[in-house]
Amino acid sequence: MPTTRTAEPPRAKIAVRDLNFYYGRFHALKNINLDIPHNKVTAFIGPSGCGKSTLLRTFNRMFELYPEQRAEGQILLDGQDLLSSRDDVALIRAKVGMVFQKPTPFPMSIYDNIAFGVKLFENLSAADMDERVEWALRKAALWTEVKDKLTQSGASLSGGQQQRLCIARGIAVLPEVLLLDEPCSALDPISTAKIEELIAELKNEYTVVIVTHNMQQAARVSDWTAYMYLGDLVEFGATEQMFFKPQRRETEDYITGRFG
Ligand SMILES: Nc1ncnc2c1ncn2[C@@H]1O[C@H](COP(=O)(O)OP(=O)(O)OP(=O)(O)O)[C@@H](O)[C@H]1O
Repeated sequence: MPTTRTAEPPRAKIAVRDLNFYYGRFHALKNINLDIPHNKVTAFIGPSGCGKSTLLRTFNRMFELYPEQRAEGQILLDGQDLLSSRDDVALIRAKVGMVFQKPTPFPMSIYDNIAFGVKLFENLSAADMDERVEWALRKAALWTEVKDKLTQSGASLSGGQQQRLCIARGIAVLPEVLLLDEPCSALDPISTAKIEELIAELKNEYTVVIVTHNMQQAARVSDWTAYMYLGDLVEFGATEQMFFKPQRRETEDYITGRFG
């Protein structure tokens, strides 16, 4: 299905070209072409099973962990194809970080949850590491809540705090892109509001891509929106345009709740 585009985004951080994705013989993404704008928030929306998470996971080659999963086409990060790259996948994941739906703190202290990933890529002095940990926790709006208990287990935090810890862990390695797969679905409204504020702040420095089922959330946090259906990218455009003046009937039906 040809994608309807209401505007061309400014500069692409990630350019997806003729991307097809297969789970075994199941064709989950069909010829996707999409430019993810640099230092903006892009939301993927669409009914359950349309391929949002699948598309998000191709951006850091998460699928490689599963031998029956296969991607064809190109995913260009600043012009370099991630799919054919020979770079160690760990290096790609340092550039393209991911936060999952369910908070997944490592079974270690709050401090080490942040320091662990940083140590894989940088050799910081103890003082510099302290500074990096504080910086990441401040960015994730968690510092004041945890600064006196950094040695406690990450698992001792509330769900919303754990999710902010995972975001802090994600940004601590200084990625260029942050992928968020329904990051608020397990959170209460107050924690959700904090994460949304955080996303708004992060986009000044990072390219953020978020999968969400929550239309209000997509409208609030994103600059660009992609509507997907059954593995196709149906419509892509500036969020305001997508929500107030979608070009395709299918998009309008989904956004106004007549479908899905
Ligand atoms: N590991 C897998 N093996 C086989 N098929 C899969 C696998 N994961 C996903 N799929 C299929 O691929 C399609 C896209 O799934 P995906 O999880 O990307 O959808 P989604 O839009 O993120 O859905 P949701 O909103 O429910 O999370 C669905 O038909 C799903 O059943």
